[in-house]
Amino acid sequence: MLASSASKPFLSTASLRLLSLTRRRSLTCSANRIVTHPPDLVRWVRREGGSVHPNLTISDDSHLGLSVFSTGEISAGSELIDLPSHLPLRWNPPAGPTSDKDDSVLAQLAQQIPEELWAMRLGLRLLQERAKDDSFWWPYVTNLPETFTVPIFFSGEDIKNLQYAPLLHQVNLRCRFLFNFEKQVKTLLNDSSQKDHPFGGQDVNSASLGWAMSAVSSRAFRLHGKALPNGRHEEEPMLLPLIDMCNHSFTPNASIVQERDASSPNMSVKVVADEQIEQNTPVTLNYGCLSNDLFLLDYGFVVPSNPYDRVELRYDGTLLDAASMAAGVSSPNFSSPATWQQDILSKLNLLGDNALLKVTIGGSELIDGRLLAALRVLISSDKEFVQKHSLDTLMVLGNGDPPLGASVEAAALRTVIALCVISLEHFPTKIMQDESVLKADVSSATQLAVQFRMQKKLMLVDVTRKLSQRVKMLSKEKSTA
Ligand SMILES: C[S@@+](CC[C@H](N)C(=O)[O-])C[C@H]1O[C@@H](n2cnc3c(N)ncnc32)[C@H](O)[C@@H]1O
Repeated sequence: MLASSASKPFLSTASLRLLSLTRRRSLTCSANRIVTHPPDLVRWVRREGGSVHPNLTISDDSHLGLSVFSTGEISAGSELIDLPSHLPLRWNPPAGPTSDKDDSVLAQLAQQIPEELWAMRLGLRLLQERAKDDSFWWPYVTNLPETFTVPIFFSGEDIKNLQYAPLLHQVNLRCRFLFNFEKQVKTLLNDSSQKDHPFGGQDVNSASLGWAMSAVSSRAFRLHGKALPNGRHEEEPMLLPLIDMCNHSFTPNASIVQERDASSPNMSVKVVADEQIEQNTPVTLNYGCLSNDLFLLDYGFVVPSNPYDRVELRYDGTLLDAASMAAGVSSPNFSSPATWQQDILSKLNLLGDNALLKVTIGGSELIDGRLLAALRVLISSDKEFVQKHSLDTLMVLGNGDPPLGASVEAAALRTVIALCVISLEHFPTKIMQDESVLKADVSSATQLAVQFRMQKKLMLVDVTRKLSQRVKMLSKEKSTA
């Protein structure tokens, strides 16, 4: 029985008081968009000096929302959309017709936003444009979705339905930030005169702030910003009208090309076809090699069989002892490593005051390099032999001979397989139960939450299968040696 708190692979959810913005949706209305009229958006881009390929249109792509589609064949290398520098919506617009007179209140608000919630900063600019009747970006703003499927808007029950503590934790952090930020915004706005009010006197609350943050996290692209003295560029998030109607694919048919950095008045942002695009095909971009945690948190969707999905675990000697015992590894000593093993654990940053204990299973590498190295080192008792290997070698699960020999490798992999089994058991429901929920008539938020947890479990099953194959190969090699 592996149910003691020390053997729980994820952070406990029991102490989390679940927060959600679900009751605060004052901004939502029954229509999906504020006003949907994509042709206006295309006309606006052309009128402002941009270009849109004549064989492109925007239409509904069922569950993906709106999408850019080809109405005829488009050859590889063609420019599909070209935005001049004044069309992207940015925190710091270049001086010109779209720059604002005085944004000091907005700047003060932005200072309260932690770096990792950069989407909220640009979200403030978006809210500002949304509040103006005469916004330059009105054709863009009116075509934005009115609601988002990110989990901060899930009900408490659907947040629980995610069944995965690291994501619950992130959702909670975001909700808590939004509730606190609402208070800070209100205090600052109460103290500013009507003429300095950045939102034209309109009320701003956690739901409208959440709308703006989600609009940005699900649509902004991080492009080259200002050039830095070291020759690199700052990353600058920008909302790219029309370009942000392209949906995501890991095998996209187009990509974004930025000509000149964002400080140049001649910057332009283009979408270029990477291959020939047939008629009636969606134009897709790769949003990034992201886990489903980030896809759901920032974009409100889950990618089935996502090759970049991972499960987060806490590196914990007691958990590893339990896993290796379950895997039949003899005399595991993960919780009481020898001094030379402790030295290596410190170098892997898995031991010590500032140790980083978060490790992952999944992704293309299957096992987090630091976890794999720790397992190999702790299972081996041959100090001299281990010390002949560099950490880099110990961290890689290659296809060649395992660095510390077949039996250490098999024991390490069997321990990871047991970790996968423990993690699977830690989910309150089984894959089959999730499948039957998905077949029932449930809300789209429940669907998303259940898809998310089911994909995590399927990923663990897949890693287990791949590692079991490796263990089989290792025992075949041992028996023929
Ligand atoms: C940049 S916008 C793309 C345009 C969007 N479909 C619309 O209606 O405005 C990103 C959003 O599109 C949807 N989306 C994009 N790619 C998707 C995919 N591969 N699967 C599911 N939803 C996707 C998600 O709602 C995501 O937040």
